[in-house]
Amino acid sequence: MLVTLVVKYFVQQALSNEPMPSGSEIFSEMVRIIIQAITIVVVAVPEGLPMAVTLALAYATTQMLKDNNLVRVLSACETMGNATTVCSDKTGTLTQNRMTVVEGTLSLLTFTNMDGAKNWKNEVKHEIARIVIEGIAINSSAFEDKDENGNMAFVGSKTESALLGFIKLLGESYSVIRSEANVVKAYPFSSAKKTMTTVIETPRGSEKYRVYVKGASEIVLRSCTHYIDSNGDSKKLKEDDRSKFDQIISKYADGALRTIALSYRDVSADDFKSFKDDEPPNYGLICLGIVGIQDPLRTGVKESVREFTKAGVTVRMITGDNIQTARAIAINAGILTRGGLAMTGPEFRILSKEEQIKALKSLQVLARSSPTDKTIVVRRLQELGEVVAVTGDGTNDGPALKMADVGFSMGITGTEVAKEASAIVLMDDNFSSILKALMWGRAVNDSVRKFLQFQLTVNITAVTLSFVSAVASKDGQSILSAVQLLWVNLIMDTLAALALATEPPSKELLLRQPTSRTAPLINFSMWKMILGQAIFQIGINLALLKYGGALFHLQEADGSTTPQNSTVLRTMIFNTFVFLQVFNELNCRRIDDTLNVFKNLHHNKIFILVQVIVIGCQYLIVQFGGQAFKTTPLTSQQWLTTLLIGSLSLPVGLCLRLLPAYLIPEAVISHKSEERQPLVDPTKIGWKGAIDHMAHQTSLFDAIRKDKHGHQPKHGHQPKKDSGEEAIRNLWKLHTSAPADENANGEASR
Ligand SMILES: Nc1ncnc2c1ncn2[C@@H]1O[C@H](COP(=O)(O)OP(=O)(O)OP(=O)(O)O)[C@@H](O)[C@H]1O
Ligand SMILES: [Ca+2]
Repeated sequence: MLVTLVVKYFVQQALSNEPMPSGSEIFSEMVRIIIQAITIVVVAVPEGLPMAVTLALAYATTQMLKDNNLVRVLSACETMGNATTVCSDKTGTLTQNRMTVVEGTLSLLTFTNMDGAKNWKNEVKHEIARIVIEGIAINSSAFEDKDENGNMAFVGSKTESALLGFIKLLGESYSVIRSEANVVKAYPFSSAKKTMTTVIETPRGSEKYRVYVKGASEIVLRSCTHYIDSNGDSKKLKEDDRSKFDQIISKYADGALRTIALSYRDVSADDFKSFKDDEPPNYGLICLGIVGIQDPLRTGVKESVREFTKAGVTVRMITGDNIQTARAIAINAGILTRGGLAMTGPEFRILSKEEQIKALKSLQVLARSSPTDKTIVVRRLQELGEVVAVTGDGTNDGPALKMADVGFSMGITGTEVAKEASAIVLMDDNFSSILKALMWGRAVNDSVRKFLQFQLTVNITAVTLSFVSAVASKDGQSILSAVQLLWVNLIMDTLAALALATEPPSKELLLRQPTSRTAPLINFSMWKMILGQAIFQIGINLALLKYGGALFHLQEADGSTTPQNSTVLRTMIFNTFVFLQVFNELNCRRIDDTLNVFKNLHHNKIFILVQVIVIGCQYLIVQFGGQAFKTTPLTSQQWLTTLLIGSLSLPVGLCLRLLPAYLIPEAVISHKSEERQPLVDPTKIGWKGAIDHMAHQTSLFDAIRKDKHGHQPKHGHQPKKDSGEEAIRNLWKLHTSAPADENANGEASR
């Protein structure tokens, strides 16, 4: 533009009949042209964008705090807006983490309430009752303490608190038992091993030491070789006894109870010496029984899961708990649906990468997962292009929370590790607050796009208009003066950012699908609005420039104008331009093609305030701007005229919204949908999932059969064998060989 204007100036001078202007005249003319060019550059550069992003984020984070979301990482809420999947742990996030023992089968005697448990204590051999109670009291790290209200409450692991509560109701004091015992070795509970082991000295016992093991029922049971029967006698654990225990576990787990197996073993001093420090001596154990612990769902979880589904976000449960327990709770929460896949961490872990990715598509529950499994799931999902939010409360969730795109931790019951690793802390521990974060995230993304749409329209219009009018006019003067352009720049950068980035979110945001990771920042309907509005605005301003004089009676009969009238016309065009922006800002409140741009306007006080300020300033500039702004006061009729022309922006916006996509060729604006393609078509998941599940089961069965008969699967027949089938074979080994090995060990130690 600079070059064009300079060339034009000299050509004009050369062609004119007047004498060449003096050097200083040329100089001041050049300065004017340069200033004009610089102003246009200032207008053209969208420097307001980073500010709009920061402002939107800052506004969102302060507002989110009111929704009990403490944002630790600012960018997290923007990321959350694109979240496509939420991986949640179960205990403490979906459930209340308020655990109570409600059922149990100890020494093969079943109880279904506390009275039943008391009866059991009275009926069973005294010695067995002692072992059970001592084991619970000693093999535990929870303790009783005063809570903030001064009431006695258990502190520490909730599972252990439930067990301590159980023996308390049986009339036992854990602290007395603990103080009398002499603990010689302790293997604390680990999320990876899912057991806890404590060894005590028993000077009066037949052997010198006793090992107590409690933990995930099927894992502890695998380490058991004996069990205590209803007479209180130790019996060898045969296959059919094992399946009896499996049935008990299944029964509790299907009722959404967490199952814990209690076991023990007496060992000699020699055996004790061979115990390693990092490997609990969990073999040859005697199973005392299984207890079922209830942990109710948090209120509102079910509704939130449903809302997430509506918003196109898949909720997956990745828990350390038993698969049946997890499945039962997932069904209650609406996470596990027909055809969805539920598998365990060990099963998942040994799959090849491709198979993991395949499984993930319909995976809804991953049970018995280790902290590493949680991270693998997150990584694989990310590899699939998903934006993953992870929620967790425990130390075992730390690595996954860190790896996630957005990590949520529980503010009240969460551990420090989880909070440190998370980007957002849920102050009220409420799963549904995550939904609010999703809503805010989407609002932030929308705000930035709204701002961008508005700003680009002004950019294109102002720059084109200045350039065309400057080149076309006799004296090389742009229709909008430099100072006017700077005011326009202020409206569109700072004030528009304030107005458009502070739009409070509405529930509607949760009714659409997430946008894909690769979606362009400016989508089809935004381009349509930007280009449409810009063409309209440029057209109307140029038309005013050309015909305005005649139209508003601002020129003489011969077509010439007085300097005063020409300033009036310029001021009117400037005013029209600003009002076009004011009304277009309303248009930009909606970046989808919905028609009502006024919806919820009254909710956004800042938007209204900004508009009032802009109109007020515009009034002052026009009426009193005078020399600086190169304006002149307008009559009320002229005001009304310019305002009406400005308001045309609204109907034009409406028409653009109604303009169907097929009328605009792909070459002009790409029609590419920005909606994320879901991993699986939800309409297909029902059948496909079920078929996959069957295929999985059959291959498992097949592998087991071959393994039992000592067959080596033929390599030529199954090219995929080494990844899939071998994995399954390994899995089988994992299930079968462990007890066999330990059997031998157990026998040896006896
Ligand atoms: N203190 C404990 N002692 C022994 N076993 C335990 C203890 N706490 C939990 N378990 C067993 O370990 C399993 C799960 O442990 P883990 O810590 O991995 O998951 P979680 O945090 O309880 O569940 P989630 O991952 O859903 O939050 C439980 O199902 C239970 O069987
Ligand atoms: Ca947890």
